[in-house]
Amino acid sequence: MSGPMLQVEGLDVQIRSERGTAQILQDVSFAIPRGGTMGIVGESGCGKSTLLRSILGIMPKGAETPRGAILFDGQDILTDRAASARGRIGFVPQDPYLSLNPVFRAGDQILEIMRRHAPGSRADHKRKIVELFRAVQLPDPEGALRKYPHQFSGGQRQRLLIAAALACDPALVVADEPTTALDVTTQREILALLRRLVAERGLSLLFVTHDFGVLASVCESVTVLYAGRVAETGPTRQVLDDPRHPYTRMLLACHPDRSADLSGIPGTVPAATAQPPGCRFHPRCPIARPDCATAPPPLVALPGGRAVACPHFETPLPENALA
Ligand SMILES: Nc1ncnc2c1ncn2[C@@H]1O[C@H](COP(=O)(O)OP(=O)(O)OP(=O)(O)O)[C@@H](O)[C@H]1O
Repeated sequence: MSGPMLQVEGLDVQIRSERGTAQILQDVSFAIPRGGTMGIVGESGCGKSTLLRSILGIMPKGAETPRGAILFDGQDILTDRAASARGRIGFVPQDPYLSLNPVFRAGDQILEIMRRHAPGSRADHKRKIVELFRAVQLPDPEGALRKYPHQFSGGQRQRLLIAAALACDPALVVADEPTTALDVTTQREILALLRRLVAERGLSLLFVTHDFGVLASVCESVTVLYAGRVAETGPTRQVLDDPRHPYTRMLLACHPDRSADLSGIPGTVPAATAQPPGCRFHPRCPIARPDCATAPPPLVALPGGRAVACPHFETPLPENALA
């Protein structure tokens, strides 16, 4: 089969809550080629986790049926989470401390996933787990099967979770800020491991991060989300070197790696129950014009595989754009 490994098309997600209907994602589209790596960036509350949950088919209570399409290997898993998709999307969660059940042995937790989604006997599965533990460089792979989560360090637990994500031979791995809870050295090791496994196994990767350094080291392309809409998308290097959307430009300008002072984008991400009309960034945008408040700007393709949802992207930002 050819075509992208994952194609998200016009995805809308709404959740009903006591405070009204939250419009979490609106018209989100992007594609990850086979073997491609895509990062999702955006401030807290922009909808990154909801996007991952939609792909994994684990919507929260109150969620309306999402609109649009999520094509995994050509199949719309939004309308038909076919058996063929189960287990073929591996998930690496954010927090290795919270993501393992403390009362079950490491091996048993992964065996349970394999029992539900992978062919083969229990003995086959055990052999495969030991191989995976070796691949993620856990010390004493055989012994690790019988250990409980508290007997591993944070970095080792993240290796365990990567092994779990690979247990059913996924074609796509979805990772939600998998190194945020780790110290800098361990973070580097885990990122190097992920990069190697993705390359060796020809996996596609969707990687949520708020860290542009991590993004640059892992992802070939990036989609920038703002308040549930795509602000900009394109090859990572080009977006980082020459951001177009005012949101991306400001986000990069105030990133700790690039700026010594503690300035930030004035204002906050709007609540999902109170999205502004037009461009959702316009209330915080220093180059907004009256037309920005009327209709949401479409994502317009630019040369080099890039696209931006701002008709004024060529307007320079004022010197004092950051607060
Ligand atoms: N179950 C829910 N009910 C109502 N609103 C929700 C629900 N889950 C998320 N939201 C809202 O949707 C928006 C996006 O949340 P989401 O967790 O997807 O963002 P995020 O970019 O992953 O944030 P973070 O980086 O902090 O994890 C936020 O405004 C959040 O308050």
